[in-house]
Amino acid sequence: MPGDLELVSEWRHFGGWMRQYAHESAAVGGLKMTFNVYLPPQAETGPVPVIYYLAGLTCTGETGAQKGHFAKAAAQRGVAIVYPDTSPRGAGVAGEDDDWDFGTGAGFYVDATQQPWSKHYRMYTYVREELPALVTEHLPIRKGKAGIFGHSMGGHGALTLAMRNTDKYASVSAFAPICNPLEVPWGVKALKGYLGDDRATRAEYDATNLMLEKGPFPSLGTILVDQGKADKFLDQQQLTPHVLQEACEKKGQSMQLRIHEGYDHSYYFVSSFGEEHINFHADALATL
Ligand SMILES: N[C@@H](CCC(=O)N[C@@H](CSC=O)C(=O)NCC(=O)O)C(=O)O
Repeated sequence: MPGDLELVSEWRHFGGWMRQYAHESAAVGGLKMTFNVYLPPQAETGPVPVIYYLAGLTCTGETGAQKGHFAKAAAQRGVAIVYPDTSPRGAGVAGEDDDWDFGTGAGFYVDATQQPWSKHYRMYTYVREELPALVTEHLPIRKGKAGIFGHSMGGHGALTLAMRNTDKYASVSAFAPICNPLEVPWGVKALKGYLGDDRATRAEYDATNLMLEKGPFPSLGTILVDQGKADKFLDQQQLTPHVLQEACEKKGQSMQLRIHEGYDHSYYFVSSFGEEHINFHADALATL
């Protein structure tokens, strides 16, 4: 049975509501979690389809809600957007606030297996199970398959959650995702820290590996990825979208990789293509 939601704040937005809720989370070991949700005007007359947006390193549930500019399209299409946090907060793990790319704000959407992270750093289960159960129980959000998208670390989360749970997600897209965390500096640090040295365990959270080992995933349709060409993290080999594209080609998975001249990694990039991502998911959810 899902727990209760505490309304923290609400703002009228494009005829609907942006709300922020807090709740006690069993998934992350009893800590308080906060998320944002956009409910379009159509939610006043009945349950609407939902898209989950996973944010990147250093972000919270507020980041995509405030800077993604997704709500206008969501209101037009009658879809809700749920914005989870990017990690547990206040877990009390020694060193969790030392680095911006590991620990607080950097949960990587995995269920940690390593001490001292494994009690609280369980964002995979939080996003996959607990949060959907809560929002469909308490809010006018349709049960059944959802869409999922994200940015950078959140793009990695969206891709891996969708590929591992095709019964739960109908569509997936990403902005500048970390496509091959097994092999890139951010991913090596985080996955080894949370999951240890066993490569097979870490590989379960690697989109490129999942595509090669378990793909294709025809029920997901086309995987949409937008990437800015002037993104400094692309140059630093943190994102490697072409590696995922090659894996998709090898396995016969439809993927649309769009490289955008001049765009960087920021929310100026994300928000420039946000409407297209909302329409992409709304189209998929409308067929269910
Ligand atoms: N502090 C870092 C930069 C952190 C950063 O750019 N975070 C991105 C996500 S990166 C991958 O997950 C982000 O979305 N930031 C929030 C924002 O509002 O832009 C550094 O020193 O480079």
